Amino acid sequence: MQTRDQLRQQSDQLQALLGRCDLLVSPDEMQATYARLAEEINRQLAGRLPVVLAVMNGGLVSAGQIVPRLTFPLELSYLHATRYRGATTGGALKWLAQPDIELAGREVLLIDDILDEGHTLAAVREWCLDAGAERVWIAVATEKAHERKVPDLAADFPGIVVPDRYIFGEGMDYHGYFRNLPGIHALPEGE
Ligand SMILES: O=P(O)(O)OC[C@H]1O[C@H](OP(=O)(O)OP(=O)(O)O)[C@H](O)[C@@H]1O
Ligand SMILES: Nc1nc2[nH]cnc2c(=O)[nH]1
Repeated sequence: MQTRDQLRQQSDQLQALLGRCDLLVSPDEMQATYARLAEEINRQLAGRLPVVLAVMNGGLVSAGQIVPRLTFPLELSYLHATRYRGATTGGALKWLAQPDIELAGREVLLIDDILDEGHTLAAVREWCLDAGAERVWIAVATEKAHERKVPDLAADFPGIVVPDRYIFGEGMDYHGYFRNLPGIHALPEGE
């Protein structure tokens, strides 16, 4: 257990680190991105009574920004799945919480913070289809610019393109912290 002094020191160190980080996307640009995504989703999914699922943890913030801008009836819940990143387990999903809504016959909209290599969303989409979902749509707040994406996975509602760096803010973490930051940040290059 960390003492109160250790927690304060850690908080100060994180604050100092943040002062040296690069702001890649401003809070205003992110708000504009959420508004654009919601507009596109409203146009496409109105009248289909979709099940909207936030992909925890990161998707919590993007879903919290997008869902209140949706103007049609929908059901809202979440799932919590993360990728085993060890070499032996490949892209398999580790489930921490499965959706509590029956997906059979439903259109499902997954909302996440980032499409990086796409393994997480590809596996979650597969799981939803196996559970009987009629169709799975994907909305992401950000998408990383690189050529390492899994084949056959593209966001139906793509967010803002970010450079191929480790980023945080808007739901994304740096060692568990900074998910609450508005805007997209990155460590100084080379750190
Ligand atoms: O496209 P990929 O390369 O699969 O990476 C993207 C995924 O990684 C992060 O989740 P993570 O499993 O790290 O958990 P978190 O949401 O709790 O941060 C993020 O929220 C995406 O779900
Ligand atoms: N926080 C964070 N999580 C990720 N998951 C996949 N890519 C990233 C990234 O750049 N930052």
